[in-house]
Amino acid sequence: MQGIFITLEGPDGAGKTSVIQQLVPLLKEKSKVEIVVTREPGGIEIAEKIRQLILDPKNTDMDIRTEALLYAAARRQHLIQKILPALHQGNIVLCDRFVDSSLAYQGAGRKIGVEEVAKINEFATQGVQPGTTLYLNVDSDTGLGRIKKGRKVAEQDRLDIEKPSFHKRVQKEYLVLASEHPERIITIDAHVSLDQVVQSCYDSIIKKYPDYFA
Ligand SMILES: Nc1ncnc2c1ncn2[C@@H]1O[C@H](COP(=O)(O)OP(=O)(O)OP(=O)(O)O)[C@@H](O)[C@H]1O
Ligand SMILES: Cc1cn([C@H]2C[C@H](O)[C@@H](COP(=O)(O)O)O2)c(=O)[nH]c1=O
Repeated sequence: MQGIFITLEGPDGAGKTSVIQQLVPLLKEKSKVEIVVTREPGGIEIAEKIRQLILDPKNTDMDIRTEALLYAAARRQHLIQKILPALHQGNIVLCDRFVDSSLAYQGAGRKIGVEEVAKINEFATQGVQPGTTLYLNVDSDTGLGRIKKGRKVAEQDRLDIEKPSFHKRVQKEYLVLASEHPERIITIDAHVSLDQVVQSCYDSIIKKYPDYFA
């Protein structure tokens, strides 16, 4: 059996981390194969180091194209070292963020342009794409409100503290991506309770990949 590559996407504070924590034990109960949980930027040592560099709020003078390239570099290493080997072993890979994040945050949020950012990511991934993306849709004010409530200012990263208009462009681009790729991106309403969001993600995965679950 071939592996399956599933990503979770959404604006900051959509609830991806919380969903993954509850969803993975539920999936593991039923899964016939191993489930590998990982995240971007990060997931392996080199990419976690790049993550620290990108997200450090002290790096205020990082150029926006440098930022885009660092995300793509972290992605390349993570793909080669962790995602592809796990898929080749037939596992389910559940990854918190992938290329769509770069399109939304660097392409639209930073205004580099989605096509420009897509090009460097094509170079980084050589066309590898998730089979399914669960997009947790939350309006950016709700997401930012959750982060402000749940995290101390010192815990907020360089992207969290961007202006509301930046986060609005990010959410808008995610909606465009979801409308352009309905075969891959499943939009989940993330304004509802965490339990409801987890249930929707669970149902979507089981429905799309019944052969992988008992
Ligand atoms: N459905 C929900 N309703 C209300 N609060 C939620 C919901 N989901 C998550 N939260 C809360 O919102 C905050 C952010 O959640 P979480 O860290 O899971 O989001 P995230 O998408 O991983 O954010 P980021 O991308 O910024 O890391 C946490 O305090 C979490 O408890
Ligand atoms: C992969 C990726 C991420 N980002 C942004 C999105 C978030 O603000 C941070 C990552 O933090 P999280 O707690 O894991 O959500 O980085 C981005 O701008 N571009 C990307 O490609």
